[in-house]
Amino acid sequence: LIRKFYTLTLIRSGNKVLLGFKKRGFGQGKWNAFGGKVEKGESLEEAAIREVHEESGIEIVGGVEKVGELEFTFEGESNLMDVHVFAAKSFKGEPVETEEMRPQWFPIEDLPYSQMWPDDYLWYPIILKGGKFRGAFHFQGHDIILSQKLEEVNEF
Ligand SMILES: CN1CCN(c2cc(NC3CC3)nc(N)n2)CC1
Repeated sequence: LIRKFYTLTLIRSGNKVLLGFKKRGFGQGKWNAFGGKVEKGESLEEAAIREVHEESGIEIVGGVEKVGELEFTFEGESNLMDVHVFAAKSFKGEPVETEEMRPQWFPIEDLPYSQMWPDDYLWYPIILKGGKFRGAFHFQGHDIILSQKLEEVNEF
């Protein structure tokens, strides 16, 4: 298995969460938080902040906090996606549509889970209540979870 690192960053303002509709590439057609690959020489936090700005125009000012770690494997495929999940401490600016993403604020009680990755409804609630988690999901294609582990953790 070839481990590749990614970031995913949640931006919350009061009772709303900022998601982006992925217009192309991996996860096209799904609503997701902002993220991408980690480039050589950058830290996970730097990568998270860069991806949020590239995909949404939002500038993270107060840094990001690590809230989760997710490992994804896919039946018959050799890649392991190691996704480091962050929450923005504070941010500035209005989200703008980019080539990658169309941003929209969603009330926490109304997240579009049916149009998000199938794992999301399992771990978003943990973040939204202020918790931290570690999970591993083994997928068949992009829609079916064959097996999963998910635990809350006290610290990273
Ligand atoms: C750069 N991206 C960030 C987001 N990411 C994923 C993956 C995911 N499930 C995995 C079955 C695909 N679930 C969420 N919510 N995000 C993949 C890599």
